[in-house]
Amino acid sequence: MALLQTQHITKNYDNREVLSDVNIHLNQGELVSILGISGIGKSTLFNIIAGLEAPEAGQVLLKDHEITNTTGHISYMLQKDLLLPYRTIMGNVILPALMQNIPKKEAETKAAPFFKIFGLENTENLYPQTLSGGMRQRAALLRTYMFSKEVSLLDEPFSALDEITKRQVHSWYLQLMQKIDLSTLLITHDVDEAILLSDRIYILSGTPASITQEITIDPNLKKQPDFELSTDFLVYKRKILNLL
Ligand SMILES: Nc1ncnc2c1ncn2[C@@H]1O[C@H](COP(=O)(O)OP(=O)(O)OP(=O)(O)O)[C@@H](O)[C@H]1O
Repeated sequence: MALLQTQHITKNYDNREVLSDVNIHLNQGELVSILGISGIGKSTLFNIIAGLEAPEAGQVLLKDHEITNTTGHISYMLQKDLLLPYRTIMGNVILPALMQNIPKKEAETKAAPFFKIFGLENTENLYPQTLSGGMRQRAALLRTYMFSKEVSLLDEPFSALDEITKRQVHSWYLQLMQKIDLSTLLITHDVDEAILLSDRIYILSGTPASITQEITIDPNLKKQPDFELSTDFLVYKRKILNLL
């Protein structure tokens, strides 16, 4: 059973079909990327999965239960989801819990053990501006994770980071996923990032857009230390660039 799946999702804007019969799935512990050119409908698909927008047709299922048009099941982080500067890191991380009417003390107790796991120990009482970009990103990811631990939808989460920090956050995120059995759907424009991070990649293309290709990245190749510099990596990259 897939953890999350969309079945035959169709979406129109102003009588124009933007998404047509989109079927994707995410298994427990997987990281799956959605790659597509700008304006193809990636964010629209995420908004539908998160229950923020209604599809014309189709269903979203979480562990075989229909969650179409309902919010609160899946955590969703947008690129512009910045930490609030006037709240401490703990204050930011527990925000989703407070919005779900969980008492502050209880939310803090629930969040506390995850600070170490997310590499944020001793930052609880600090303010975001005193942290590095990579640490702020990890805090935003922890806040997203605290909202719902089942599935994280991440819309270009790493694009604002400089190249070196991005690489560090990538390898940290892959280790984190294994440690806490995280399942992630990722939107990215960055083909290299998709190949490095993903178990599978869906290509969203066409007018209206649908899933035109699914690419599985060989897990054994991914584990190799110089995968990013290898011929195997370039073969994936060439294939994907030809499909976009
Ligand atoms: N609320 C809306 N009303 C009308 N059209 C919309 C609305 N939201 C998105 N669109 C249109 O739907 C299409 C898909 O937009 P969407 O934002 O999902 O694409 P995207 O792949 O996420 O783009 P980007 O990579 O640039 O963020 C675009 O043509 C966009 O203009």
